[in-house]
Formats: sequence, structure tokens, C-alpha cells
Amino acid sequence: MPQAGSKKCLKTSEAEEEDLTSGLLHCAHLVLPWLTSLELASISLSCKFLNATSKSITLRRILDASRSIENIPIPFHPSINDCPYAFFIYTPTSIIPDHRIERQCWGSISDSQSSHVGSESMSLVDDLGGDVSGCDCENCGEYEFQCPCSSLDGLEDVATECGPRCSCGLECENRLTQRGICVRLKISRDEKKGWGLYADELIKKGTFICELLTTGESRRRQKIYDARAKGGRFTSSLLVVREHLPSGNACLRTNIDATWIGNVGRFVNHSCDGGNLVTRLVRSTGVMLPRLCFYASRSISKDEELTFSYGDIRVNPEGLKCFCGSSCCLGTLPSENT
Ligand SMILES: C[S@@+](CC[C@H](N)C(=O)[O-])C[C@H]1O[C@@H](n2cnc3c(N)ncnc32)[C@H](O)[C@@H]1O
Repeated sequence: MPQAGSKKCLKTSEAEEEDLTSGLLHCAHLVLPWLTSLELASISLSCKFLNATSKSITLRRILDASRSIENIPIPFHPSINDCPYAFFIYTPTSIIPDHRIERQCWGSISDSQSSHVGSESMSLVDDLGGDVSGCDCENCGEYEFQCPCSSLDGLEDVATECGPRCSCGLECENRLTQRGICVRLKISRDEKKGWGLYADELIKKGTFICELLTTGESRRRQKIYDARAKGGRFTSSLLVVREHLPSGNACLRTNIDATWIGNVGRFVNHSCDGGNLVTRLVRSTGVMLPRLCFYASRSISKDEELTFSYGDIRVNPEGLKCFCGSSCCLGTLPSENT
């Protein structure tokens, strides 16, 4: 009898242990995807039990930088062993500086499926806070697919797309950049330039690639980034876009900082020859914040790196070394007094 009793006792404790283990694993699957790459790596090193879970999270992160937010996964192709992926917070829309996102779930079995499409960070409302509909173009809505407020001919610097004030839907031809990334891209690491964005299929001239996101207080940030970049292994992604007003003596300035929070546009490196992308500032009718969009300036082959010119001005002769490899390389990356 006592023997039978102790066996039963052993069975119960084994079952309890199994329950506990599966409970802990379940918690790990819920919590670990919220960790940064460094936190995840240290968990993986210090706890054998969580090693497999953290490895599977790392694998899922490598397979899609966009956390299933974009239409197509954008994988990392790691070439340097200790750096399997770049850690940052992914956003499909611009974020204004006060809006803080501290953490984002990335690499869980069911990553966020929230849609990119049609999301805007600012829109026009009436005095009571209701959405204002109907765009400035009086005929909007009379055309089934194309609103006449379109200005998408050629690749001019500034374009206007339909927005929340237009009565047309997302299928409107003049909402090209609002449907998210529709070409196959991948992210790969170069020893000198860091991460870069590459074509993963043939891309035709004029194709919309992606936009560069988020705005910020650039002067303060630029100083911090410059200091950190000198220490090595740090790359910032800060751009200042100026639109000259007709008067000629003033300009509208948009700061875009994708260093910590952004989308794949943050991986586009500089080339002194202008690269294969052009940027265009896109305004949507009824949306205050313009969006900086990248388009293919020529046909781009599969595996080619996507690059553009960060600018022509170099105020800092001691600036970061340029490794674009073009025959007209000026030796340093463009720098401006922001
Ligand atoms: C927009 S980020 C591009 C992505 C970046 N390579 C990364 O690893 O996150 C800009 C930074 O990339 C690096 N970079 C871009 N183009 C470069 C080039 N032609 N030569 C050297 N470094 C470059 C610089 O550190 C720059 O501050």
C-alpha cells in the first residue's frame, strides 16, 4: 500500500511539473516578444529553459522586419553572425514627437496584423471634431477611379494625393502611396555601411517603393546622434526636408527621424551618384503632415541595393566616411546645419 501511495504521489508531482513547465513556456511566448534584441540575447544566454523560445523569436524577427504590418514580409539577410537583425520600433504611419512608443511586440507566433492601408496621423476636422469630407477639388467623387486633384505625372518633387477629405476610396489611382509596400524587398548588412535595403525582384522605373517616417526635433537629436556615431556601431536616420514657398524667402521644413522608430525606409543608404531612388514629398488632401516617398528613378535589378543621395551639402569636412563606391564619391556623407 505505501508503495502504491508513493507512486501515485510521484505521478501527481510529474503532472504538476509538466503543467508548470507548459505554463511557464506559455508566459515566455507572451512576454519575450516584447523584449529588445539585447534583452532577448541576455535571456537566451542566462537561461537554458528559455533558449529555444528566444531562438524561435529571433528567427521570426529575421523573417520579417515589418512584423506582418506590410503587405509582403521584408526579411533580413544576415551576413554578420553577431548581428542577425536590426532592432527598432516599426510604424506604418508617421508619429509626431510627443507620441511615445516604448515597446512593441515582435516575433510572437501571431505578430500584429494591423493594416497599413489608409492610416493617417493627422486629418482635418470641423469645430465639433467631426471629419470634414470632400476635397478641395470640386469634382472629387464624380470619377470612379481617379480624382482630378491628382498631380502624379512624371516624378516631380512634390505631389498631392487624395486623402480623408476626398470621397474616393483606396482603389483610387491617386492614392498610390497609401496602399503600403507592394514590391519585394530585403535588408542586408554591409561591413562598412551597416544595414541597407535591397530589391528582391526586378523593380520598374517610377514604382513607389516605401516612405520614410516619423518627425522630430532634429537639432537636438542630430547632436546626440553625431556624438554616438563617432563612437562607432551607431547609425542614425535623420532627414530634414525643405519646401521653398513661392515668396522665395521662407521655407516649410519637415524633420524626419527614423533612427528609433520607422519603417524599412530607414535602411536606405546614401550614394554620391544619386543612386536609383528619387524622393518626393506627398501631401494627401486633408492631411497636415507631408510624407516623404521613395520611387525607383530607373529600372532596378533583383539584389541591387536601393540608394539615394542624402544631399549635396557637406558642412562637416570631418564628417562620416562615405562608402557608396560610386566613381563620383566625395569621400564623406552629406552633412548640414539642421
Ligand atoms: C538612413 S541610415 C541607413 C541605414 C544604416 N546603414 C543602418 O545600418 O541602420 C543612415 C546611416 O547609414 C550609414 N550610411 C548610409 N550611407 C552610407 C554610405 N554611403 N557610406 C557609409 N555609411 C553610410 C551612415 O551611418 C548613416 O548615418
